[in-house]
Amino acid sequence: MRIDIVTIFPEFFGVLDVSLVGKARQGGLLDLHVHDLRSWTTDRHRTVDDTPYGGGAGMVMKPEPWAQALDALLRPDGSSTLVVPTPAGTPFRQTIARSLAEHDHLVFACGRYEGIDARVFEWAAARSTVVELSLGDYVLNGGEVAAMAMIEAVGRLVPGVVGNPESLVEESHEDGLLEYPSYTKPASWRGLDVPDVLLSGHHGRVATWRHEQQVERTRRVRPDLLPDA
Ligand SMILES: Nc1ncccc1[N+](=O)[O-]
Repeated sequence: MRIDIVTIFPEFFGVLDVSLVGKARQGGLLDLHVHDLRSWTTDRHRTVDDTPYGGGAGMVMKPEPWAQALDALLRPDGSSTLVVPTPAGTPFRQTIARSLAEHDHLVFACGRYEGIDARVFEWAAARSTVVELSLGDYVLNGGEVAAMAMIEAVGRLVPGVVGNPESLVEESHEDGLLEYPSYTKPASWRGLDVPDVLLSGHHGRVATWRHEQQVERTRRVRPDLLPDA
């Protein structure tokens, strides 16, 4: 999978050179490129924003630098997916991460200020699949933090990125439920003991207990996730 990121803060993504995503990059599983939007400006001040039509506070990102950048990055055959992190987007969920992990080319448009001129997405929709996604109902200063989270959630699902694919299955939200509590040695720690069933060696009972824990925790913390919610 190729991922291109367009941002006015390219240094923000230096962290993607470490940990799993970093290894996947070195291993060629994730072909990740970060681009500075200002590379596609032509004026001396490398201007990327201007005042909003209709008035109001803040600045809006100009359309032309974005069109130049996307013209350079979107595949001519229309097979690219343009991911736009925005609080006005569809809530980003594990199901969306899984579907994005199937795509061959993702371009992340990280907006700043009050956002990007809306015509950019109309224009881009004629040459790519445009997906506006929200990380959550709060306001960040730009799309970079959200893009980072989405790239990690998607990147780790790309086959080969996570060593043991088994570990991708038993996780929160993978099966619609929150994950069960986990324990490791010592069996007794500061007066707190690991549940006996986990020491029983009886795999069937362990699986039943774990599922019960998932349902109980989901009902307590995220009743909205339960089917009969
Ligand atoms: N919440 C957000 N705030 C600013 C930019 C993007 C955002 N998001 O959720 O993707």
